[in-house]
Amino acid sequence: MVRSIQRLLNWTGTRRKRIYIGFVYSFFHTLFTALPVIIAAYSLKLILEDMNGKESLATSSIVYIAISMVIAVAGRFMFGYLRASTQESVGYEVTAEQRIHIGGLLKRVSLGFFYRKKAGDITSAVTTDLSFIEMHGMKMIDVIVNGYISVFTLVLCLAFYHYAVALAAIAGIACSALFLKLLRSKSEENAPIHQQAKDRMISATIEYIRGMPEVKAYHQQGFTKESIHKAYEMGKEINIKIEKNYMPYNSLHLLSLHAASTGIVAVSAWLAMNEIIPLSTMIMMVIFSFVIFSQVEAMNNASHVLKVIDATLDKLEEMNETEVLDKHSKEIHLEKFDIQFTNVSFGYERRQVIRDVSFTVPEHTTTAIVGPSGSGKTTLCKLIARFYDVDQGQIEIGGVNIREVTSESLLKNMSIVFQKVYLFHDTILNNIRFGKPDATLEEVVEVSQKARCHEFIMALPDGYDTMVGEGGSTLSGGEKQRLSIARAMLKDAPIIILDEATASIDPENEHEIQAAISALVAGKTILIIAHRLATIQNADQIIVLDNGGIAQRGTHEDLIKEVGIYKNFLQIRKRAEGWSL
Ligand SMILES: Nc1ncnc2c1ncn2[C@@H]1O[C@H](COP(=O)(O)OP(=O)(O)OP(=O)(O)O)[C@@H](O)[C@H]1O
Repeated sequence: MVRSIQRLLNWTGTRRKRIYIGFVYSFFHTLFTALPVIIAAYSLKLILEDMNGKESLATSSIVYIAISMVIAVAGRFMFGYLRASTQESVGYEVTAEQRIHIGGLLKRVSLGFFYRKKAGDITSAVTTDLSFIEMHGMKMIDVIVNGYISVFTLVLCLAFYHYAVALAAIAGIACSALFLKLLRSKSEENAPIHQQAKDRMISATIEYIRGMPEVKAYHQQGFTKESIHKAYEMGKEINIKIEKNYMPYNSLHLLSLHAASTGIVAVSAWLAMNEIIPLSTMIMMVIFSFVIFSQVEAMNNASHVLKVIDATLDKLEEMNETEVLDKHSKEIHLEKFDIQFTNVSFGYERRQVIRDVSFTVPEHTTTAIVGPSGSGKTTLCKLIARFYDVDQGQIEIGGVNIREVTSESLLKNMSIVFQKVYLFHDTILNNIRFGKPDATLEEVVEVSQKARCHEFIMALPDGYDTMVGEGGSTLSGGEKQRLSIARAMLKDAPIIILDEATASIDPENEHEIQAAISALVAGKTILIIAHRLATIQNADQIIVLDNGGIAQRGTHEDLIKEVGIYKNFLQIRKRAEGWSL
């Protein structure tokens, strides 16, 4: 438990000092909690003496008692408030920082991270896991550490009146500590299982929602419903099993606490009956025993929450320790934008996808990449943007190895238009502004006009302020593509990486998209995964990829003279686009 509390304290970083100050407030809070009981016991003693004719209850005593009571209650309130205001907001502050930190980290890790880790794992880390610590972390520090402080203070108070009652209290606490230890070892076993079940439920839910169009299209509701039901059912069973696991230890620890309470009542009654302590002190001791054991009970309950927090911290630590791609890179301002691949090889996990590729894209020229599906075209583009690091060889931009450049200073120079466009659940205006967050409305309208999307935007109910569904679900494929071109145009980066749409788009839409692309690429260094004949033929250089390696390279005029993949590919494209040979 000490290690878990230590971890939580470390997690609070520079705010730890506030937690320590909170402990001091907590000590005084307990003292002021005990004080009214002591005053009440003292008052009772005076009343009893007065009833026995001693005339102990003078008006001045009543006034002092009343004032002391008011001070005790006010002190309790003040220290309670000071403790809460010093400690409790720490969790929210640290969690907010952690979320921003993880968000920043996710931008800098290799894309492979997102394939290795399920979306549910990442989502739960930044949402539910951090929320769990946010909600319970500081509370647990309060309940456990401040609980110990309270219990220690109250036992001291008991010892002050009679050692035998203090010993009975200590025996009760020791017994409950033993059951607590057993409860904690159970929690230790269960925490990772609980975490996995939670991640599985989140992953299944995300998959269910994301895959909804496919589910509907293929009438496979049963298939996905089954997997989501399985995850929920498993979650339910695991939670019930965990609860059943805890039950015997929980009951034993409650029993030990109640037995100890009874023990204190018995010892203090025996002391009172033998006139070793007055009746009023006995009543005070009985009240203290309830306060002590309610604290111990809360501490025991907190201990298995602490184990879940431990597992959550493990997960967050693992995420924080993820190797970022640009750990040893520097902010470099690139001056030139020719792209040079030298003997580049790369593979996902153990499967090699790019094999010893060397070529140059001279500045201000267009290089088209063509090749069969799965030949590695997209991978090549992802390597330039450093979504992954190459395994062998190097990629240079303007003579600088991209490994030396931080992701942020590298990507500042690139606009990437993916074939599958993702739009955020935000307004059209903000989706375009994603390319340049400080762009004015005039600038956005100007690029939208060039990217041929202004007209369709104006036809929407709220124009540029129209909300886009998550992922762009409320727009057509062609509209999304043009919006992403406007976004790239607004960024105005010197390097453009473009994955030309393969989806069949109606001729009018295609014409619009081509006009938008022409406006985007003017005067830039362009690498384009090309599918259309016009794009391929107009490129300054064509790279033909096959099975991860360069099969052919040259201009269209050079390559049509050669027998090879390009000629075959061209014939297929011509047939597809209705060209005659
Ligand atoms: N994240 C990934 N993890 C593992 N393998 C991958 C991953 N992405 C792509 N691949 C594999 O790498 C190979 C090259 O994929 P890539 O997407 O680069 O091909 P492509 O030429 O762009 O294909 P297409 O024209 O169909 O888009 C394929 O065999 C693909 O299955």
